[in-house]
Amino acid sequence: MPEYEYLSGFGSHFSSEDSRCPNALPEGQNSPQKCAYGLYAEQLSGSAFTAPRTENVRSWLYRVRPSVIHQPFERYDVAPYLRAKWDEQHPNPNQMRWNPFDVPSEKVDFVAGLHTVCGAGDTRSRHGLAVHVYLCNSSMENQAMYNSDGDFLIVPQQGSLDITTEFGKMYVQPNEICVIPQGIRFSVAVEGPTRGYILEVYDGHFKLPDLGPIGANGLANPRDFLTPTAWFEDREVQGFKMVSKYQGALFVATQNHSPFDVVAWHGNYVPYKYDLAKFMVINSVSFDHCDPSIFTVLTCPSNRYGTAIADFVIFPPRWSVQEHTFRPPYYHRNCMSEFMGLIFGRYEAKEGGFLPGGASLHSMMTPHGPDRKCFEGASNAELKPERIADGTQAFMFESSLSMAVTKWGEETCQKLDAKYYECWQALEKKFKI
Ligand SMILES: O=C(O)Cc1cc(O)ccc1O
Ligand SMILES: [Fe+2]
Repeated sequence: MPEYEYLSGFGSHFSSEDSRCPNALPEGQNSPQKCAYGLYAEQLSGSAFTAPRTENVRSWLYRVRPSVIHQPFERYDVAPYLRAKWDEQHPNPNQMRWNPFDVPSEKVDFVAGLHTVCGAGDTRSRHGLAVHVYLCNSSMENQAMYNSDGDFLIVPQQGSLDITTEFGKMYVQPNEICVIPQGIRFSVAVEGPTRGYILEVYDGHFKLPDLGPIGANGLANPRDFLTPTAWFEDREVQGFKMVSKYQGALFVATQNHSPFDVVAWHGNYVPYKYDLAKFMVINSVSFDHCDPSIFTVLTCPSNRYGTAIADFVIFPPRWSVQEHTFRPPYYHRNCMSEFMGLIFGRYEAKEGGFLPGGASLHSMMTPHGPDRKCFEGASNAELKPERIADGTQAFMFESSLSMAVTKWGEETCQKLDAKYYECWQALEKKFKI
């Protein structure tokens, strides 16, 4: 495992220089007439120039060449199942569950391995989200990508991601996540079969949720978020491919140098990773089942107060101690869409069928909850303090938008479990007067 150095903090104003070039960062200003070492200054804006301070994010990059030195973009149709349009299938409100998605045996890299499962909204008006899975087995060589449409929250499930970004390198293993905000260039190296999930949001950036009465500490603590430190290569290479996802389609522009030539940078618009094992779990210690919002790691808020474009929620290992309580998730119908995945282990509400590397989608107002086995077990269990979900990490992308499933998700992948609905059919009537 590579031992990269990171900067700790969420939303901080960081500064970083590659140690090979001390004092590369200008002091006291952003745009000196001439930068140290003959570097070019370039600003990367992640918010409107005029956004209020609480929302204003940008970074200054000091690089060997400005990003603008590239050939024109051309269409690059390497990912046939990447989508940003949501009308290719008839709407389907059914509970859906997918068996683990297959990693192909032929050579596929992270970009070509992007498959869209569901989503809503529109990249052009910058409102909405997409849920993708990546299924790949080879590294991006002399190739980088950036997403013009929004931010990627990446959840590795199988195989680690060795990610080179303009800000430096980060190594992301299963049970860690990373966020690559809009526009930041990155290249993914993998070893062997590699699979994971991506939550893409078009509206804005991920934030830590407010804590309200919880107080100043808890859930995902800011200092556990890690941002890369500056690393550069001054590498001339014929035909380096710069891939842009733009308005949902892929484009490529060639250039004759590596884009990872940022010698120093400063700012608050950065990629970062987070280890889910660091999440401080808060839950009921008296009775009843709390809503899963207590497990929110990151949220992308909408303009509607308290309502997210998407929350990233986990179901981490924890003690369960509630008295006179049905402890698993309750039966429910929700005005939000719930996409779930499983990194490892098994999920508390389902005794079988929901497997690592698979997924489920419970759409708006579609009823769901524990399967029969789980209901019977939990209704009769002795309510002693119990570790739940040890060796498990399930997660949910919960959205206030009504998501549509792609043709790949509903048909082509051939992973949809047509018998999912059966897991509830044997729930017995127990009513007695
Ligand atoms: O549907 C699910 O399994 C996710 C979920 C978990 C929970 O503890 C409460 C509500 C909820 O939607
Ligand atoms: Fe749910």
